[in-house]
Amino acid sequence: MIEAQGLSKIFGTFAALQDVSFSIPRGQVAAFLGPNGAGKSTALRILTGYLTPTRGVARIAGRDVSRHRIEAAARIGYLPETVPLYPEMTPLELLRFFGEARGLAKSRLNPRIEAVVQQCHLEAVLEKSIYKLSKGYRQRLGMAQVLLHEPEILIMDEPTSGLDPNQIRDVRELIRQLGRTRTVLLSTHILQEVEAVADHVILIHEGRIAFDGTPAEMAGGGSLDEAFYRLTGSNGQEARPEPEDSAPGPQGEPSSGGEDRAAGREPDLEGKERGE
Ligand SMILES: Nc1ncnc2c1ncn2[C@@H]1O[C@H](COP(=O)(O)OP(=O)(O)OP(=O)(O)O)[C@@H](O)[C@H]1O
Repeated sequence: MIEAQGLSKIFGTFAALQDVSFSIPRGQVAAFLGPNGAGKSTALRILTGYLTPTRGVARIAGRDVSRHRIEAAARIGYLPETVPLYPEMTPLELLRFFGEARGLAKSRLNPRIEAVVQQCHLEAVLEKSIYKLSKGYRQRLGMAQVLLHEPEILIMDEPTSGLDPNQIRDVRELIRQLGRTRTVLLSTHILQEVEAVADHVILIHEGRIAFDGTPAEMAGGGSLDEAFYRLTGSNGQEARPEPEDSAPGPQGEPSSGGEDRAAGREPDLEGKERGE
């Protein structure tokens, strides 16, 4: 249902993704796992047609996303890391607005709004201005918005980022429910999230696939935590907290690829620290 074949994305001279291939069959909940800066969002943005790959092909239901973007968009509900909402609107107005923008017929729009409001438990805040909503409610509203047109594929970038433990629980439960009838791909760097929701895990590290299989296969009889460290932590300080007595970098802080880019320089491609 979702397929990446030899995907690479080069920003300037920096390779954010290198020869990434995987395939997610219909009806699976797959987690795209990796440390900060691994390339997860870049891959999701390519799969949803928001970025063009430098090389390779992203396919949704067998069709090349770059060439059939509108068709792919009709099948996908994409929730980016920062949920795009209009703060002055109420959730009801927003859902109506996006439903109309999606071209939902009037006769279908109201029942669909009712259904997603129920599914995402938004009843209590329907008439409140969005800027007054908690992060958890905003996240659920974002989900409701992407579910309006009943997409068969849901792609979510760190859907529980910044939520409190109760909100995380609610959103994970919602993801599990959605996964019963849809194909879901979500990105995360949280191992408990993988354990809680995923049938399939694709681990990405420094722009390459480091593991592709079930969470149990990845854990290999041990813990996911150990496996994650083994597969990504050998040279990445972001994959595990620094030991307390570790020496600081030359400027007293770890160097950062993000700073290089902010200063208009490209980070060392062979460098160890490409995170933000
Ligand atoms: N438009 C861009 N121009 C230059 N570099 C970019 C651009 N977008 C992403 N990158 C870099 O590509 C690398 C991968 O970024 P990406 O956002 O895909 O990582 P991620 O795995 O989603 O990270 P996180 O978990 O922190 O969100 C990072 O080093 C990032 O700084």
